[in-house]
Amino acid sequence: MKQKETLSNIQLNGDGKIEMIDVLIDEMGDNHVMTSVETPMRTDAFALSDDEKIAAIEKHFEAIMNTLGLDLTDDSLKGTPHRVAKMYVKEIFQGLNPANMPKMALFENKYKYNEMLVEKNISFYSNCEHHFVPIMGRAHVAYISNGKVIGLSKLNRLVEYFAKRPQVQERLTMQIGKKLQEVLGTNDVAVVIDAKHLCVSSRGVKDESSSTVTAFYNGVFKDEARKAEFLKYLEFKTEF
Ligand SMILES: Nc1nc2c(ncn2[C@@H]2O[C@H](COP(=O)(O)OP(=O)(O)OP(=O)(O)O)[C@@H](O)[C@H]2O)c(=O)[nH]1
Ligand SMILES: [Zn+2]
Repeated sequence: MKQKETLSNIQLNGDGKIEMIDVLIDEMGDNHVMTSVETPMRTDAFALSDDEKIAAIEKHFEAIMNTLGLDLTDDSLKGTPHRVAKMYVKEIFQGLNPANMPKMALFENKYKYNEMLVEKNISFYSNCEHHFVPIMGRAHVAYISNGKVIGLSKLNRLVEYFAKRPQVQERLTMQIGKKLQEVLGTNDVAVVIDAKHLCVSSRGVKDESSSTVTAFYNGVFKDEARKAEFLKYLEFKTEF
């Protein structure tokens, strides 16, 4: 993208909040939201309803299939453009829409539990934004309460929400970490993700055995002892 103009400090209503962002306007006059951990989205990303998006994507996917020479009158293929469109908008990319952000149940830390809480082995599926093929992995999330505790399932739901976008693993990791900091009102958050990218294993270099590890450590988790404690918990092998 060739940048033509940058507008700073534009306010957007993201997750129900007003955010300060930068918007780049390219040579074609298209707007691109640019913040470091934000998914790059056009400012008119939600001008179309979900149903309108499904109808448009269906047409585009039909064109792809036609171009590949597939016979769209075939009984098994004819519903595919609609299936793919519905899957994109309502399932695998539904996390693009802030309206689908899960509700965060927060409670008072009345037990004064001041050690770390680790939610580990959160399995997720995402899709690589470079090839649009799956990423599958496990996220491990930890925080230390600053007065609030969060419903456990909300940690899983938050991972799922950000995973349901075209992603790179670095950004996915940071989006989860930063949102948790915001929700919990603390910097003391850690996220580790170990994931397999099908763009690396099923095509391209075709490496079946490698996986990718990314980490977000902030607040007390920058301390080596805390980090080591967190990583030690990830090694526990408990059969349930
Ligand atoms: N940093 C990062 N890279 C990723 C991620 N997912 C996929 N990639 C890489 O994105 C790169 C895209 O490289 P390109 O050379 O443009 O694409 P390509 O020709 O399909 O490359 P190959 O995958 O090597 O065949 C590849 O190296 C992918 O492995 C991710 O989450 N993070
Ligand atoms: Zn890829």
